[in-house]
Amino acid sequence: MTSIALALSGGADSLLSLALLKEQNAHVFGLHALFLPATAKDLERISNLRTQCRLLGVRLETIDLSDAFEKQIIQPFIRAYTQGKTPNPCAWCNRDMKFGLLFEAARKLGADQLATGHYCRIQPSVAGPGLFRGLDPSKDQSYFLSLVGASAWKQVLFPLGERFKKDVLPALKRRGLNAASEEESQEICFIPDNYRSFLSSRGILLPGPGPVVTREGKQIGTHQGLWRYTQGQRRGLKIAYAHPLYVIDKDIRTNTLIVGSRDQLWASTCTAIHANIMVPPAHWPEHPLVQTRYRQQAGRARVRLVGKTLEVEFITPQEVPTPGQVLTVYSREGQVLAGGIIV
Ligand SMILES: Nc1ncnc2c1ncn2[C@@H]1O[C@H](COP(=O)(O)OP(=O)(O)OP(=O)(O)O)[C@@H](O)[C@H]1O
Repeated sequence: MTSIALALSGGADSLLSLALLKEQNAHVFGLHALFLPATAKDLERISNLRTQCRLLGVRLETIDLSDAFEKQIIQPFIRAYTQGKTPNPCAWCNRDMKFGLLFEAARKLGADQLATGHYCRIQPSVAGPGLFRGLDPSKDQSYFLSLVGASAWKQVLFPLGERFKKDVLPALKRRGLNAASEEESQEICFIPDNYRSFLSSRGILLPGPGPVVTREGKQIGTHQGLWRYTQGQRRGLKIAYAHPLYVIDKDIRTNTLIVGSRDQLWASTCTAIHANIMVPPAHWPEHPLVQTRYRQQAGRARVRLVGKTLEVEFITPQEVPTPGQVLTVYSREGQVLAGGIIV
């Protein structure tokens, strides 16, 4: 009988996923990973997970991945961030931790398949089982999974792929189950408050105020530290000007923030490196859909794969992409064709 490891976070989505698999009579066990050194709160969460697993009649395994998480996720994040990029550590974590080391640990514990509470679907495709968007558009997480190697999808299950987030808590309640944390997970799990206090806790002091200049090179104000701003941002600039100002770019070397008008915010091309190909380009439509941030409507584009680089030309210009973020290429049916890192 196929054995399934369900990656349990302590949150509502993965707990409901476990219950759903159990109700289908799957041979399933829970697997919880510590990504950060354990605190009293973590021990409380694990104790709650034990109770929930007992109620469901499944075993719970725990593994400590905190050393690997520190080396492979947190330290590269700090390096990229101090180089002025806006990295996407959740996408790396999915690739290297959840569908990497966690999956490996699950196999060692006897699992043939890994299930998670992500809002994504696995569907048959020309390239074998493929990754598709989750049906709930407000929760679809396929963007964050686009760096995971395509071979994973043969052995992965997403029990919530066809469900809607709003139904999750009522569904748990009906079953008499309680997640330790019913809140949405915070944006980046290892940054509890803000980037600056996280980095200063690591002995890194980010540069302070510096000049704000227009695209044309005119200095029009002072910023409060580049780390506070991301491309496309409008709020918080606190500069009175003839027209609304948006963050266009950051120059880390000179500690300068470059701003401009809304029409200077659009880009017609974008390049992404370290391409992860899920479907060979020969099977891509002429104009696939490209997404360069999580909360963004994907736009039609021409995409060329040159070596391991994705060269994108948007049919209609898109908001300036942010270096370090993920670029995901989709088919019209919502299948992830490729992912890469924006440069
Ligand atoms: N510490 C962990 N140990 C094992 N699996 C985890 C852990 N954290 C997250 N996961 C898995 O990754 C999925 C997506 O995680 P994410 O942090 O995006 O949480 P989420 O969408 O709020 O889901 P949940 O409500 O289950 O926490 C989870 O549903 C779970 O399957």
